[in-house]
Amino acid sequence: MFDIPSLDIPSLSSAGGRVRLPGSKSISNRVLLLAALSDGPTLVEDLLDSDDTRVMLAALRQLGCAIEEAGPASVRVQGLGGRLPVREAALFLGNAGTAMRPLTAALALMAASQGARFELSGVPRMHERPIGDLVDALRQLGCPVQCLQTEGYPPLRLGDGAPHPLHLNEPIRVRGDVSSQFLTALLLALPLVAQEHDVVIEVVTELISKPYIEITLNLLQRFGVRVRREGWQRFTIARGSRYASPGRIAVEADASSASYFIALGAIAPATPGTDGIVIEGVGLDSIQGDIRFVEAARLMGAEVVDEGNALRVRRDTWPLKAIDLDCNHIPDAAMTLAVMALYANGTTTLRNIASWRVKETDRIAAMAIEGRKLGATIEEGADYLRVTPPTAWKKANIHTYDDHRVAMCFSLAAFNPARLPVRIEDPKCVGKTFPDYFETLFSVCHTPAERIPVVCIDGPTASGKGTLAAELASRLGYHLLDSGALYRLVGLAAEREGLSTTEADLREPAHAERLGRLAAGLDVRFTPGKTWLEGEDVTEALRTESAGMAASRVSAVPQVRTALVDLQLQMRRLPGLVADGRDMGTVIFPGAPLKIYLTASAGQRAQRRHKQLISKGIPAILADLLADLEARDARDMNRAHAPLKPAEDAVLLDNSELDIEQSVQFVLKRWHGQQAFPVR
Ligand SMILES: Nc1ncnc2c1ncn2[C@@H]1O[C@H](COP(=O)(O)OP(=O)(O)O)[C@@H](O)[C@H]1O
Ligand SMILES: Nc1ccn([C@@H]2O[C@H](COP(=O)(O)OP(=O)(O)O)[C@@H](O)[C@H]2O)c(=O)n1
Repeated sequence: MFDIPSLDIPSLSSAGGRVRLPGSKSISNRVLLLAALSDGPTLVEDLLDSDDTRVMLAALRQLGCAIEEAGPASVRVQGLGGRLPVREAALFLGNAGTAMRPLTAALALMAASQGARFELSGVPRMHERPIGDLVDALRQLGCPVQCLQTEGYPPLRLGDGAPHPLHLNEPIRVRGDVSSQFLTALLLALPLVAQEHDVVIEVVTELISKPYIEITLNLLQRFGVRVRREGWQRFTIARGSRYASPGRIAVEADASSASYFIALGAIAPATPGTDGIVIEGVGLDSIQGDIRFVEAARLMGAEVVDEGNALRVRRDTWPLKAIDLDCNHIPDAAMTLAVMALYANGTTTLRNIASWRVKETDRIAAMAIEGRKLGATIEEGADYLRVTPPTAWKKANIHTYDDHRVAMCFSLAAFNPARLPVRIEDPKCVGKTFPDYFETLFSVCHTPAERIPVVCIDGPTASGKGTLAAELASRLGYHLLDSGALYRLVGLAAEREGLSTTEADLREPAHAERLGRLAAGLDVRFTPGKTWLEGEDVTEALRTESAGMAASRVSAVPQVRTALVDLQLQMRRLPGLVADGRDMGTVIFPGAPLKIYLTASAGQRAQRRHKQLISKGIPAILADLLADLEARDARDMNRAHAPLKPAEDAVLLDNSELDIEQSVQFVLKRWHGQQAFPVR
């Protein structure tokens, strides 16, 4: 996940390959609650790991439900059988509507029937999301429900610690036109109390988002409860209903998340050698309503083929066709159409989307404001959005309103024909449903190397390059190339093979060739914070001074340097790279948009290295370090091949008097100044 203030996505040119998507949010949270309410244990597989599911898991545990990890995306839930072991709790539910609504209904009913008291709260935005209709329905039933701040909104107090009789004889009336989650909440909760009578729910207004109700009914059936449905107006839960665990249940991949990759396949030309985008884990027979996004994408010109629990998407009609569509049946995925509309041949109108206004943010307003920043003409109505593509695209900072879908939608603007990068603010908001969204996107997107930014940090030993480069990479969300590690690896591999690395031997042409071959065939792997040589963790061995000295000697051998060029070039991957070394700016990435030449006085550098080694428990003598360091400087600067020197366009930074944070800020300021994104 990109836990950084903003992520710059370079202009993208093509896409192709396979993606596996996280489990559906709607299914995940419903299944967790049903498993917790059931008799017996349930193994839940392919569960989505996201903010919303974490909130639900935490709440269920707090309510006394035992839940244990059972694999990478699996949990085993010990069902409570509808009985409450914890009678009083304050639950914080973040911004998770899929936890707030069903827990409100289930806990209100259980609190009233078993005599308990709960408080449910969330982030400030959650306290602005209406829940009044559900509260009214629960009060009709005889549940004590108190709105603690504003009538009709969370935070809520459910129950008062005493049992209350429930009025289950009369049909329960609920509105269907604000959020279908109210009806879902009642459908999930009422089987707990439908013991002596059939319980009837009547929907008094037109029901929106019907497909989500179908998911609910489908899952209720998996947990042993049948609901009789008359049209979309009347739902009857049979007397004596009881939740029973299905034993094991697998969550489908999220169809709303799939919409971004369907749109990607429709917008991006297929990368040569690929046949479009394949989305695994969801097919056209999905129980999720958002699968009908496929129909809309086809209308706009996408080619989508069902490959049995997978979808293959290719770009077909181009530019895409503008459409005029009632989107009531795909409320979440329809946002993705607004971004596809930026690539259409005319004006697209998305209708019947009033529910967007009460989601994580006012999504109609958000899509209009952010789309306009890109140069599109957008008309916003109470329940519609009309999008005309930009005639001249603009470089934009996309504000994301703590809304995962806004972030994911606008990432697709990186295919703009003007080849402008797109800045996504607060990219970690995708954590709500798809924590690895950007990583997944980058894994199937391609762009010419020169469009992927590289920040080069070159300079002499112990100037702080490694420290600065690692910090920059983490703050920009970029990959990190520690090129010195490659020379250290060659030195270490040579030592292990019994190959001499003395300067005299290295001057022998045949010996130099052997070392070049060794470098070309290095069996090396990098994992976060670790380096592996032939399957062995050599992270510590590489950082010793003797490895550094050997690296310094082998790095003067032209055959070794040539052998390592491709490996270094391959590290230039989306969304960007910070490269640390001696010749990053001069030889390996001469076209890099920012090159820093980092120096500090020899005395300062020797002291830093001394401190660094001592702190790691490695004995070191300052005078020896100074002598070694000067010898390495001399060798690096005077070798014939790729000597250490500042690139002509490098920015010189002497950090003798700066601390680490000051050096980082210096480079970030320079970098952001160069990007010229509009200031918000
Ligand atoms: N600006 C700085 N001020 C003080 N110490 C620094 C600074 N930059 C780095 N250091 C420290 O100096 C030591 C050497 O830094 P390192 O990044 O390993 O250098 P290099 O990669 O250039 O050899 C580390 O212990 C690091 O914490
Ligand atoms: N791009 C690079 C990186 C390192 N090197 C060499 O490899 C040695 C080890 O690199 P390093 O960056 O790990 O070393 P330190 O600067 O951390 O001491 C350096 O002394 C350089 O001689 C190089 O020649 N070219």
